[in-house]
Amino acid sequence: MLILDKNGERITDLNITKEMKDPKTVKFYDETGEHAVSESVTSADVDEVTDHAASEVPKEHNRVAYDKAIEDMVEKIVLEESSGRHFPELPGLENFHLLEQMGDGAFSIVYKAVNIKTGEKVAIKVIHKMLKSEDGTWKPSGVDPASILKEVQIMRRLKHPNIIQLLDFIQTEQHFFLILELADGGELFHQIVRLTYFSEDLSRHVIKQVAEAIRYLHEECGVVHRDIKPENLLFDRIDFVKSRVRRFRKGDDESKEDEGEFIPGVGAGTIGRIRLADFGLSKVVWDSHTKTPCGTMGYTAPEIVQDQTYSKSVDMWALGCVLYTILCGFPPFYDESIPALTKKVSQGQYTFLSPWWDDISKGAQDLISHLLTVDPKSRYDIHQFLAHPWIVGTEEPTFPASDAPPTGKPESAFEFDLMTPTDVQAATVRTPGVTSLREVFNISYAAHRMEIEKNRRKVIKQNYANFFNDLDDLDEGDEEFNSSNSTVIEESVLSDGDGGHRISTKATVSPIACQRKRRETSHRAFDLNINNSTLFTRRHRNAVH
Ligand SMILES: Nc1ncnc2c1ncn2[C@@H]1O[C@H](COP(=O)(O)OP(=O)(O)OP(=O)(O)O)[C@@H](O)[C@H]1O
Repeated sequence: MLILDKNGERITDLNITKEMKDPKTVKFYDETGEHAVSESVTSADVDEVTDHAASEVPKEHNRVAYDKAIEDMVEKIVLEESSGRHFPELPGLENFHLLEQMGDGAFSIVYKAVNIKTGEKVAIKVIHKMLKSEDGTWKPSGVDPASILKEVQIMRRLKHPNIIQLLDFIQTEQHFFLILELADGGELFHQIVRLTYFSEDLSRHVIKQVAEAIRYLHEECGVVHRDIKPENLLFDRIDFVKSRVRRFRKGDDESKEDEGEFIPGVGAGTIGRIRLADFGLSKVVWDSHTKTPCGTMGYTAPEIVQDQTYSKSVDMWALGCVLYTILCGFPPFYDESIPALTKKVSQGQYTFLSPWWDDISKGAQDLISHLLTVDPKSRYDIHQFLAHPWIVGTEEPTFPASDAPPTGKPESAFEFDLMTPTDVQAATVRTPGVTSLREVFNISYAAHRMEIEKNRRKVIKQNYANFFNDLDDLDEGDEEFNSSNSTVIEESVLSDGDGGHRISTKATVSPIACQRKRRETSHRAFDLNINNSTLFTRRHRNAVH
């Protein structure tokens, strides 16, 4: 049997990849190059091939057969996946067939698509340069081309298994197209909502991969991501394996979805490989070739060098927020009022709330406390994080950060009825509804970055009063923190008219943040509605002892 790649070259044992074993990616032919003979390839097949002279089969012939096979495959994918829906045919995307809309941002739509030349499935982020107004004329969409080109420039230098890779970039008169590797599972965010929380094994599996991506960015590329949150964590789907023994935590409800059996190195709950996406807010903090801080050639002030540490520490703080959230199902900082939420974030006011944290190990809680520590200088860096016993999986004792809240009490029995009204209220207030979980991350992120920036500027201002103005010029990536552009947070308290406790809050955010704001929220007030506190209500209804 002959196994050929798309160029008609023989595949040898050395270059067989997992993708090649997938019959959807590569087809295998008999010696004539005309008939597909095998659905998958094994080393035995390759051994058989080794003696075969590739020259026996004319290359051109193979190419034609290959193209025909790709055509058939694309046709099949399109039939199966686009289910009769038709998406616009966009000039510039002639090589792709759009299959499904996967997500959208303020100025962009992300589609799942198939490359009609190779049969490869990809994600395409379509960014509109122009938008059609009501009178039918085309107007600039408001997207800042420089910020798109910056995102592309950063993504081009990245190649890591836990980071979505940019495969191509196409620019036309009307659009920018980012052709990206596809993460077929979608956002981790939806899995938190579906499963309520993740087991410690699954949480470790997820967070370790996010941390590997951050280590690569911080240590090898000099890049800080600055927008790490569950909706920017995508994953490759794996098969679900039902749990042999269901384990419930205190506070669980019987309808809690089964996460399934955890398979070490593979995952659980359909969550396999994690991929970090969306580099729209990322920034290069040092040049990976010259190893010098960016934009600061000639300046050696320690404060400037420290700036890198501060920027990196923002990613570490976000890592802590994600770990907290996936372990218990609600975010560490939450309040219905944005100013109150901002205050909690800046003062690092969070708790390991009982009963939800009672069954979560002390190691996990200690690790989180080293990430959600207020002082960025004492916050764990990525190496400390990856070496922590909870991550490595050793039995070594762990200790909390100096400003850590008390850990959850493992010995406390879960008796919801015995909770005082204050306990219940505290729990309710910490469990945002599904839609607002996204907003809570966005707002607390903005609040944290502002706090870090404020402190950083304070230090610099003290030491270098004159130098400060020059610094503003150098800080081209930090537009959202310049005072004229800084985040304005205003709040209006509304009654929902039916006695419900509802607070609508309008958050006016900086141009960059605005640009990143999702379409669904850009035209309406920011709603945090405790009546939708799904996690709380679900757990309250049916506690399992
Ligand atoms: N490579 C991909 N594979 C699968 N889905 C993707 C991929 N890239 C993006 N998506 C989906 O599209 C959504 C929006 O993508 P992305 O965050 O890159 O766009 P954005 O315009 O920057 O959005 P935002 O305004 O939220 O920052 C993601 O949250 C995800 O659901």
